[in-house]
Amino acid sequence: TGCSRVPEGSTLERLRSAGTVRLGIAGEVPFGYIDESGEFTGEAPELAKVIFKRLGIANVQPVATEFGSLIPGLGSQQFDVVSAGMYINKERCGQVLFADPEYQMLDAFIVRKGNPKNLRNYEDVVKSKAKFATGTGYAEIGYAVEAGIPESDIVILQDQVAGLNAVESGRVDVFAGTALTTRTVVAKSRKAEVTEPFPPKVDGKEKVDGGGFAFRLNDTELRDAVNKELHKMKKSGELFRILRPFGFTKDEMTTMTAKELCAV
Ligand SMILES: CC1=N[C@H](C(=O)O)[C@@H](O)CN1
Repeated sequence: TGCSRVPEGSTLERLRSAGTVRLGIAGEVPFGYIDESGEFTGEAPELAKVIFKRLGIANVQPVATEFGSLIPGLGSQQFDVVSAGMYINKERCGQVLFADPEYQMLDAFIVRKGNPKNLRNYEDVVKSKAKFATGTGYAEIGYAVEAGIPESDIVILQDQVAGLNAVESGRVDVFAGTALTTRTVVAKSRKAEVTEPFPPKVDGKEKVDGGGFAFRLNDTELRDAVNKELHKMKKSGELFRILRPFGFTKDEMTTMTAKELCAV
């Protein structure tokens, strides 16, 4: 018919015969990034390297994009898996299929040294009318809106590095992200600090987030295969051994499931 042919077989079969899986990452240390030596790493890529090898796919290939383009990029076949530690939530579960979470996490704010506006959670931002920023496509946009920050007042930045710069320069008062991302990026800053981690509120209730790999909605076979390997690694302690060098603590390991997290 002249139409380009859809490759036959499941995604898992296709990846096995290609020997390569493409991973979508967002340049977020320590979740998924290219390091100073050009090496593709991060908690999710390192975990993916082990899991996909066990599934018979020897090579992983990074595809870097903005966090907000991960779900669209997955949908448009730019990569096969989102490998960025993406938080699992109700809205996203309508768009992608998540593996069970590999970690759990609270949020934190980047603020100027001394936290001059005393911002410790989203409610404080509302009360003080502080200038609030977060990253493109971040779940934190939803948390801010739920707390009462008008969406049109939210400054959307490319990533955590832009966030740190904006706080340091005084362009914004606060940048919200995962507790791990914010403490990692602030580590080298003399002008900014990070707040105590806190749980965001969803429908008025505190939520502990969990993040994991995301697949296209019809890639159930692939997702199930990844889950099976992940569960073995949780049980044996191998998962924590892979994540620990990236700054994860034992408390950030989780028994939550994607199913539970998709409900909120
Ligand atoms: C790992 C990560 N999680 C959050 C999210 O899933 O929206 C954002 O903070 C961006 N980075």
